Amino acid sequence: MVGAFRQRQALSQVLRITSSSSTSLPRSFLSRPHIYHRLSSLASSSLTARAFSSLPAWRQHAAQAYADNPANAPPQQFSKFQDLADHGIVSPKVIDTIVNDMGIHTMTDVQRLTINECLDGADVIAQAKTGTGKTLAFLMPIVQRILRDPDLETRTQNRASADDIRALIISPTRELAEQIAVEAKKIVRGTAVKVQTAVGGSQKSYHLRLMQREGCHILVGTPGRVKDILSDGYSGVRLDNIETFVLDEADRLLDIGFAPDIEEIQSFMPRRQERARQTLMFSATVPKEVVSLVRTTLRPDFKFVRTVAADETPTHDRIPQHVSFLRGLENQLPALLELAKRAIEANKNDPENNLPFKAIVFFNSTAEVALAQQVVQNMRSAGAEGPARSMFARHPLEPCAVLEMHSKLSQQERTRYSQQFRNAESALLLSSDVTARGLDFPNVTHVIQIGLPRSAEDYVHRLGRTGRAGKPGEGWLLLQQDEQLAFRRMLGRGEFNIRPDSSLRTAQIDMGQSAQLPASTANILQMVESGVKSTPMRLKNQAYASMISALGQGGRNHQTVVDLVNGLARNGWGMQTPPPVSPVFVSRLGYNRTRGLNVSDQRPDYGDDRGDFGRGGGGFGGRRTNAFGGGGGGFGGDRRGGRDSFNDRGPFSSGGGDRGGFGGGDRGSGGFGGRSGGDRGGFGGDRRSGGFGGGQSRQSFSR
Ligand SMILES: Nc1ncnc2c1ncn2[C@@H]1O[C@H](COP(=O)(O)OP(=O)(O)OP(=O)(O)O)[C@@H](O)[C@H]1O
Repeated sequence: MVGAFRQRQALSQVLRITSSSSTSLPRSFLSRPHIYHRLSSLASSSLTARAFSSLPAWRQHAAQAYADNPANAPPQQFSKFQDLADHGIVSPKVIDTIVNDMGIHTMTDVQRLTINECLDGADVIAQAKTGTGKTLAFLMPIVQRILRDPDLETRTQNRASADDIRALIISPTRELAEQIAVEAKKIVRGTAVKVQTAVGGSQKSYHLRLMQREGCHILVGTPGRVKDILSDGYSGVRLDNIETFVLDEADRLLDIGFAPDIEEIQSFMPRRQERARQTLMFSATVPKEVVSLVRTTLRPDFKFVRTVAADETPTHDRIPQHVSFLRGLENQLPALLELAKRAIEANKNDPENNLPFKAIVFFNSTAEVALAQQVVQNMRSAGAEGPARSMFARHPLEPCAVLEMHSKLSQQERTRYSQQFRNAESALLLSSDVTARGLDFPNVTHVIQIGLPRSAEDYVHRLGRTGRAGKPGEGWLLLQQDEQLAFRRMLGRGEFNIRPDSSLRTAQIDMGQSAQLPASTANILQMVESGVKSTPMRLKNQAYASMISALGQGGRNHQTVVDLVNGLARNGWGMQTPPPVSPVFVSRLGYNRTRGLNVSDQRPDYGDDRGDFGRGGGGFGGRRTNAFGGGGGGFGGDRRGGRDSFNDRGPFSSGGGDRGGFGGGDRGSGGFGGRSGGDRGGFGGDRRSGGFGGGQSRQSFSR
């Protein structure tokens, strides 16, 4: 064992010496023949002879073939995976799986440039755009390194144990760790290499038992759970034999949130002086600060492989990116729905040229995701009456499934929704940043980011969920008007190509004013309203508080934040008074002197926990006469209070004549700001009364 270890070390030294004499630029497979040359020409020295004999037989043959006849030299540049097997660089078993089972033939740039370095045993940090195959770029050399142990190349070997881990791969999220493990298991098919996972949220004891029973050569996990297992002296999981340590999404793992766990995990590895270890770091973004951190983790002669030039855009040129500035927070869901409907229609009308709509929508807080999911899920088609308006009515986005993903879900839910989204042809995944990095959902056509992301790096990773592996896609940013400057600072620099887009009609509608709208736009507003109405008050209150914290972090002053969220509560949720916030919350965030908050230390009674529309609340917009909508109407709200807030009020119906404008129709004088409806009815009138939102309508939210 010790002998084999020394042999490997010797080989690695030989390769290292040669490698360190290369230029600082990453060497491509152009330089691959040098390895053969090294292997063959050094065959006379005892050191090299030992190293050479530690190679698997197929690799020895390749080297020998080149030594015997230089005409057998590998081609100048390898771009096909098959070449790696044909020239004895990677096990034919592994290549067979990649080429024949996975259908992957040609290497991407990052694969071409890093596989060489990684196989050499170098420490590598690699930056390449999203969806360019970085996972395979680190998995293949890891597996190849493990297969140097001839016992593991065939299935016959049966001595796997939990203390024989050769490679540890860390990823920041559970889903990504699971995804990497699935890919690793594919690659090791037909060998004796065992892959296991250790992720938070799952049953620790179950995974431990699996590791103890089946053994483990490649462990893929999240920082907290891996640290936990290693700290458990009884787990039997040990890193004494570790050869490769991988940080996927390295910049995220090295940031303040994860760095202490990563450091602790490293403390369970043998010291480098005792056992050579290769460290690999991969990400689509490697900010400057990270490069200096990396220097403390990698060996001094590490290779920095970049397939993105410093002045090049870190996103894909072929993916169009749009930014749309919205009038208020209450315009977010209508704008999102407009985008979704437009794409669904495009696919229906021209399926040849438009893929089924499959989108991930990113919000900046979990509470916003939970609220949006309920609203979108509860939406019903505009204009549907009677049974069609029941909960069993067709969803207006059909056949698009609506799913959510965030850290407050149980692990089973996360796994289920993630799987459903993966398998769906058309779906809308409303998500927090848990899906922002690494996840490889197939055929995502749109990434929609609501609110400015926390950093340019986050923007790049979120956008990277579409347009993967050469596929088409598009990106949208839905921002508030007051985010223009922050947007320009973060993403308006030359390397990003995000175009202002004013094609969304719902983006600029003033929800607090009556207006005449085209039928399609009114339909969208009506759909959103139907969803808002049947969404629990609790979710709105949570989202309200959560947005105060999130919006305040973007450098806005407190009054602007409160004005924005109150606009949403008033014009989007039809509330007469803003949701209550506790004095502790207010003082913790420093909002004591901000006007417009409804500070209350009473826990709200949510009653049936239905929408505020059913509690005598108003509706969606309408001109208000006082600060919080007291005398105004609303958007199809129920003025009878508390009961079924859906019945026969006809909010947002289109087709209003000049009496009622939109929403008027046969409903007397209601309507959305028709020519004369402006001062008589409002948006979505009731047959028996003036409707909501009319300028001087005397119907108010409350009874
Ligand atoms: N050489 C290749 N040719 C075609 N497809 C490939 C190739 N290598 C990998 N893929 C496929 O490309 C997709 C994206 O790969 P992967 O998830 O590894 O990207 P990534 O670069 O790690 O992205 P991210 O930066 O988002 O983590 C996967 O479906 C993978 O199977």
